[in-house]
Amino acid sequence: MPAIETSALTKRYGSTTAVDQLDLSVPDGTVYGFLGPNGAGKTTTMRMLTGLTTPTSGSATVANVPVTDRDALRPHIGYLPEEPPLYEQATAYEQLEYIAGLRDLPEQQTKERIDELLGRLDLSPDDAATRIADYSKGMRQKVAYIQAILHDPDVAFLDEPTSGLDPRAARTIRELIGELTDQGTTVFLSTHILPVVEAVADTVGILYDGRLVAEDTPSQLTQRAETGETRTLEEAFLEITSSDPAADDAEATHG
Ligand SMILES: Nc1ncnc2c1ncn2[C@@H]1O[C@H](COP(=O)(O)OP(=O)(O)OP(=O)(O)O)[C@@H](O)[C@H]1O
Repeated sequence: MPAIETSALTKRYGSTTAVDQLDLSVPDGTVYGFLGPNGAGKTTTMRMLTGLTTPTSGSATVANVPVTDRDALRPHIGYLPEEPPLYEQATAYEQLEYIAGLRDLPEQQTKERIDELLGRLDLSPDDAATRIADYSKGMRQKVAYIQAILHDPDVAFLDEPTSGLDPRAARTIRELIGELTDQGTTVFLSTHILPVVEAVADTVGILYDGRLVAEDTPSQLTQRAETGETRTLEEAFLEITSSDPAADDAEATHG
């Protein structure tokens, strides 16, 4: 069974169709790079797949659990949203211990994992003992990332995981994503930073106006079908999202 499977997944807000009949099938242990212009429906898709918002129609399973069954879904998934919820008054360590407690993680093992991840992301013991209110944007992002993957989820949903991070930390996150998939975790990654996608994604899907308009491996997407020439993922993205694909279809049909 795929780690993520959706069938005609749709979300409407009034007259806006944020996600339109989305069909996805993401194999276990792979990285799916989920791209699209601002307002394309990426966050809405991730909110449906993490049980935070209910689909208007269609269906989806994550780790074989229907996304409408939020309680059953929770232990299987980790979510790093665009604006991660952190307790300003807690220290980073308290925040992570609190999240571990909510998830019933074994104490000693979790402590070791928190220490290891803080170290990997260059947060010193002094930093870990500092209140989050006094953290920089990048330091918050690091804690939010650790919080999302601390329980070794089957599927990790990462929205702009390298946002605000310095180059060293961004590289560590890319390495950590590789390690997650080595352990069998599936990563659903949404970002506008295309080199990150090129470096880590097995498959790239491009959402445009709520619809999936392209899906392929990064190397296929960057290959021009007609000439065999290579283009960057940025060029491919800009070409694919430069006009209304429905209009292109109509043009192709009507000559
Ligand atoms: N709670 C909501 N109420 C009404 N409309 C919404 C709501 N959430 C999202 N939308 C609309 O749905 C569409 C998709 O938004 P979404 O946030 O999913 O896009 P996105 O691809 O994540 O964009 P970005 O790259 O800017 O984060 C937009 O037209 C947005 O205005």
